[in-house]
Order: sequence, then C-alpha cells, then structure tokens
Amino acid sequence: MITVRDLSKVYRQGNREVRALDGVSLTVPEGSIHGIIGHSGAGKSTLVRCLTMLDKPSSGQVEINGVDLTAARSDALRKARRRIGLVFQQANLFDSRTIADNVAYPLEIIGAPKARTREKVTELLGLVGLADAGAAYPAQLSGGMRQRVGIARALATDPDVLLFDEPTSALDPKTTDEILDLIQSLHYHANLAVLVITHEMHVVKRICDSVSLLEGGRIVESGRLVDVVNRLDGRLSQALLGIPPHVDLHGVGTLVDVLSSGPKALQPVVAHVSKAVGAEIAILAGSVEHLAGTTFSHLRLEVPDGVDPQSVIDELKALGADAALTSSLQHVEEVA
Ligand SMILES: Nc1ncnc2c1ncn2[C@@H]1O[C@H](COP(=O)(O)OP(=O)(O)OP(=O)(O)O)[C@@H](O)[C@H]1O
Repeated sequence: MITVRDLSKVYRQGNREVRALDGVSLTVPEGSIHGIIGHSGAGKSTLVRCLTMLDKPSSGQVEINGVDLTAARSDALRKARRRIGLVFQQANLFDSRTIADNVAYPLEIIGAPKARTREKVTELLGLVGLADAGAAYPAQLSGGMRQRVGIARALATDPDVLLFDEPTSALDPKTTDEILDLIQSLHYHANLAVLVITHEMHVVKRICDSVSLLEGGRIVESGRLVDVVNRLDGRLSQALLGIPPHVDLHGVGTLVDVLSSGPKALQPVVAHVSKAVGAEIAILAGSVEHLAGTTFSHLRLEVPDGVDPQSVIDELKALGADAALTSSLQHVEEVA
C-alpha cells in the first residue's frame, strides 16, 4: 500500500518560487492500479522523484506499507526505497550486460547469494515472457522486450509498490497493449500496489482501477474509474469517453449532453425523448464505451428551436440518465 499525504514540492528559481506539487494526497492499496494523468508541466516527473525520494519533498509524507520514506535516513531510506520498483519510458538497460545480468543487477547491489539470484532471474524472466532471452543482449531485443526486462528488473527485490513513469509512451499500439496486459497480470500475482504515471487515456481505460488528474501540481479530480466516468461534468469523464469539447455550432438548436451507464446506456433514449416532446432530436456527437466492467454512453443532442430544452432534460432524467445544457458544463480542455 502506498499512502501520500499532503505532498508539496517548491523549487526556487532566483526570487521566484515554482510550486511543482501542491498538497497531493492519494492512497493505492495492494492489488490495485492507480493512474495519474496530466499535461506536460503538471508535476508528474516531480511526483515520481518525490515518491522515490530522488528529490526531497518540501512537505508531506510518502508511506510504503506504513514506513514513512520522508522520515527515513541513510540505510533505512535505502532499504525503504527497495520497496518501490521503478519502470521508466525507456528501460535504461546496461548494453554490455546480458538480459539475465541486467535483471540480476539490483540483487547484486544488495549482495544476494548467487544461487538465489540465478533462481530469481529465471523466475522473473519467465514471468515477463522472456524465459529464453536470458543470454541475449539489449541491442538484440525489440522496444517491447526491453521494457519487459525493465519490469523484471524492477521486480527483482520483491517490491511492494511498482511505479511506472510513462511505461508505454515509446511503444507502438500493439506492443503497448501487450505491456499493459503484463502490468495487469503482475499486480494480481504479486499483490502489488501499482502507480502508473501517463499522459495516455488509453492506459487509464485499459488497466487502471482508479485515476487522478494532476494539474498545476494539484490533484483536481480523483476516484474509482467507474465513479469518475459517471460524472456528466467531469473532465476525466469527458476525456475518457472521448466526447469532443463543446464548440459553438451556428444554425443549430440548443445543445444538451446526456450520460447514462449500465443497462440504461443501451436504451434508445433519443427515440423515446423525440417521441415524448414531439420533435426530432439529432445526435451531434457520441461515445459508447465499456470501462471498468460497465457500459457508459455520453451523447450530445441538438434540441430544435421551439422545443423547451428543459423538457428534454426532464424526460432524459426520468429515464434514469443524467442530462444538462452543454453550455452549463464546465469548459472541457483536453486533460493530457
Ligand atoms: N528542478 C526544477 N527547478 C525549477 N522548476 C522545476 C524543476 N523541476 C520541475 N520544475 C517545474 O515544476 C513544474 C512541474 O514540472 P514536471 O517536470 O514535474 O512536470 P511534468 O508533468 O512531468 O511535465 P512533462 O510531462 O513535460 O515531463 C514545471 O513548472 C517545471 O518547470
């Protein structure tokens, strides 16, 4: 379990202060995957550095299974850091070492017995699907395979937390999905708390149980995937469901957004409401997604002039959907 409490990091640049992290709190229990998503400059790299104590937080705490990393010093800190396995965008392997020796490296550092190291390396290479690649060198592997080696190496010291920093940003879509499947299978096996820092919505959709949106060093939205998606005015919801930002369209009626989930997402709501208000209602944009085991539908409707939009909203709500005037929803920018 990783617990972050009120974590802040202030950098000084001459007379200026840059608040790169501002009161970040989050909890990732073991057996779950939490995604942190944000624009460039949101504070993602600072968060990775502060979680691993590569950079000292200005205030706040980082706890791994109850051990406070921010209070630990020298030997205790080194030990505590081993509780976190780190995987970066590039695997950063030693080119002159074989794959097996790359995975063995963290065990050599802590002076693990040779026989135990060999056994562990064989087990980890099997786990990441590279049982036959131990004698190869990094240059002989594809990007996806190198990332698998990076994951095996991060697991060498049996960490409690795996921290991924943009793990798939350098990979093609098919390899991305293979690596995401691997990450998902690992956390079931090893009962790890997994934190994935990414700018890719696809990563969040595919593997995360919960997600936080980081902006200007603050977490501005956070929750279980099913809950954040189920919020009509949520920025993560709109980004995850891929509904386009609201644009002013000339010559159309009033725009209404409608969100429904579960079995209700598949009801013919537009046909029903058109009939109820006696007017043809058009769908201008829409997205139907199956996320976290639930189906979600987000549609943007055009209510023609002469029809009271509120009556349409009331009908949609009576059907169990959430609906609102598109203009009343917060302006949605891309979140990452
Ligand atoms: N060492 C530093 N000194 C001063 N300011 C810094 C330092 N490191 C980061 N910052 C500032 O902190 C803010 C957050 O930066 P950070 O690199 O954490 O963002 P990011 O989300 O990782 O962005 P990217 O995706 O582009 O890497 C930015 O305004 C950045 O300029």
